[in-house]
Amino acid sequence: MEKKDIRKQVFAQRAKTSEAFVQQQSSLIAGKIFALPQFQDASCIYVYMDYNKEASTRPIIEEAWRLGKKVAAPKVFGEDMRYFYIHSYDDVAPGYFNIPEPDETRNLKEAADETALLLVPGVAFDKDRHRCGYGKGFYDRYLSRHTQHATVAMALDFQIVEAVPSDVYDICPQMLITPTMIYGK
Ligand SMILES: Nc1nc2c(c(=O)[nH]1)N(C=O)[C@@H](CNc1ccc(C(=O)N[C@@H](CCC(=O)O)C(=O)O)cc1)CN2
Ligand SMILES: Nc1ncnc2c1ncn2[C@@H]1O[C@H](COP(=O)(O)OP(=O)(O)OP(=O)(O)O)[C@@H](O)[C@H]1O
Repeated sequence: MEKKDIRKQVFAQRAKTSEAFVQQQSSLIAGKIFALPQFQDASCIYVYMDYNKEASTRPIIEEAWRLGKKVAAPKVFGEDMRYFYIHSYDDVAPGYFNIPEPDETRNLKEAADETALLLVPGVAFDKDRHRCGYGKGFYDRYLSRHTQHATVAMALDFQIVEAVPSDVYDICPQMLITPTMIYGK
């Protein structure tokens, strides 16, 4: 299947999925992430702010703050993403496509910490961790320039498809975590 059709299939599944199910499945993913040395040893987590029934990062963000870790979230500038530290949910406001982004009016500090664990969103993945996003290449561009991050993708089980076509510029997350499976290491 082409990426375009994979997106259609997953968006159709999302439409049938309740918010409550997404929350419950996301807490299972979070539990698996808390057990990883990549999470436990990181002093900083680069998150995404979930929207539109993506795997929710909220349990991870809250646990990271509770443990005294720094949390940084992405903001889109043209074709690029930049990360800023956030200290509470008051530090984000609807931005690009209504996705919560670090709020410019709050004077947040830009993050530059490649030792941070980076959580990768996606529309769909296959078992080899090939990723299909929204098709704008933000993560591929970002990760091609920031090569030292440990990367962990999060997805609900219906986001795992048979095969995602891979292009030369695609960068696979090192690990992919669903409520029931861990791929990669
Ligand atoms: N939560 C989250 N934040 C993220 C990403 C992401 O995938 N998830 N991104 C990862 O790159 C970047 C934003 N990338 C995006 C690129 C395109 C669209 C977009 O076109 N959205 C439309 C149409 C969706 C469709 O039908 O294809 C929409 O939401 O209406 C959204 C985000 C940065 N932040
Ligand atoms: N390292 C890079 N440098 C420049 N352009 C890139 C790079 N990586 C990807 N792109 C561009 O980004 C576009 C997005 O490709 P693709 O369809 O694989 O996106 P995606 O991974 O599904 O989306 P996203 O990363 O936004 O979630 C491609 O057309 C490609 O030209």
